[in-house]
Amino acid sequence: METTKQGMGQNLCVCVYVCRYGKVFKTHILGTPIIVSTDPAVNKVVLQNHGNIFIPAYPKSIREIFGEYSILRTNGTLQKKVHALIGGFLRSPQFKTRITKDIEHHVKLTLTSWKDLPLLLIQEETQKFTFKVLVKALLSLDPSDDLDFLKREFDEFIKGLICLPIKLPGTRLYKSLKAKERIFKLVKRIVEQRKLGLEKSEDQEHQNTIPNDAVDVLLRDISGEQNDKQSLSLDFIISHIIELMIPGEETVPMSMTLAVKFLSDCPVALELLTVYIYMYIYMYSIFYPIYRPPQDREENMKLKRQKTDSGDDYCWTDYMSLQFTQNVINETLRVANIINAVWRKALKDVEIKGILIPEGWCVLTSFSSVHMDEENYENPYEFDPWRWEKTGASVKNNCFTPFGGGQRLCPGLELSRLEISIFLHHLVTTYRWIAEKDDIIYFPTVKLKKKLPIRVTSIGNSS
Ligand code: HEM
Repeated sequence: METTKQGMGQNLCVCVYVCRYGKVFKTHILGTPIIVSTDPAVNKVVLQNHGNIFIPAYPKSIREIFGEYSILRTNGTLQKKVHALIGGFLRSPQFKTRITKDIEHHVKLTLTSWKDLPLLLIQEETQKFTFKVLVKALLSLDPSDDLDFLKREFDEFIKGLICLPIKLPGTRLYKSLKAKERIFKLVKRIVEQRKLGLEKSEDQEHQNTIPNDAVDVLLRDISGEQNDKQSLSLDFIISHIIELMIPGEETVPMSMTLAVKFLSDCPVALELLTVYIYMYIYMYSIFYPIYRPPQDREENMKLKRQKTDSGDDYCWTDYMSLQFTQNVINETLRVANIINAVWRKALKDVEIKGILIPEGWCVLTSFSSVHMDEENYENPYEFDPWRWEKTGASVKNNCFTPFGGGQRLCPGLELSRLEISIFLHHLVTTYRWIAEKDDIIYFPTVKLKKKLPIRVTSIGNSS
């Protein structure tokens, strides 16, 4: 019997170690009957039947914080509608073109600020700039006192997401809910101003232009669909914007941090992302066409050289075309399992592959067990970006679900991948680094014990 190395726990820090000898098994956590599924086929049915047979289930502290209006508690047609609105916006090429500039700006500023630092903590550094990108995408908030205030309050708010559900002054949950009230006021002010602006706008063409941010997308829905019964209220929009910050805030910087860690621990992969270009240029000039190493190996330096020589700006498709970098991102998401499992509750009895899931039972669809199963991946604990050269990654692959699946497939999927690609490209083409030894903690959320301290040295041709 082998167990996965990653704890997958919930409800008051109880860790469940998922045994590989049972693909689906029943257990109880603090009295809650739970079916743990490590079977990709069962997971797929559970994810795809969300809303009809299964609804998301969350511990009490998360439910308290989300309150009555919540994207995570929203089900049925309203969830579908909001998911489609936000997902469609975040996936649109127009949005990606615009946000690429913002991401580049923040990444370059951050990298420049590292130049004279003796030591820096990757986890903290990435968290700072990804939050700025996120609030820009959601409510067009640029660096300002409001942004600083929002960041401070948000940090307090998020601390209470997984905690003891005790709401007394001084407790973590209480402080978190108070912080949420202050965030609500700030976001309300911004949303109301924007609504006024939209109403005053005499430019009827406005409705046909591309929305600037998520607030714009949701406000247009109000003004465009007055008679729609599913029309969104202002309070819903404000809460929704706050809740959109939650899934994006930790996941993206943690993926970046872990990519840096895995690359530091796997120098060959790092070399292939970058320095082969020097060898390539040298060999190319002497032996071409006898020697020609694979194009993808030198991709980041090559792209940077192309851009420097032509003077052209990067566009989002440039970053997404970095194939080896995409493989590094896939492998990071597979090994790291930032969201290691999702929870669903059965609305009625349902049988999947001969297994009865009784009404009211929770199902824990374990992504990390699927990602770490040697039936699905050879040497699953090894960081091996090359494995993706053979298989490729697609949302249709049941054995690779870092962004979930079905009706609740992460709408931030493409934005996240783009942001990580931009960060990795500029990092590996600007600096070499040495990372201190650090350990990954998997519970209750994925983190680095020491926040991954690194020392950087400039490659010499940084932009
Ligand atoms: C590497 C980064 C990310 C990972 C690994 C990730 C993972 C996930 C997963 C697994 C789910 C499904 C949850 C479920 O089925 O209950 C999800 C949902 C969601 N994610 Fe992400 N996410 C990431 C980044 C983002 C970003 C940047 C945003 C926002 C801009 C975002 C917004 C959302 C939202 C709104 C949902 C809920 C969708 C719904 O229930 O309709 N995520 N994410």
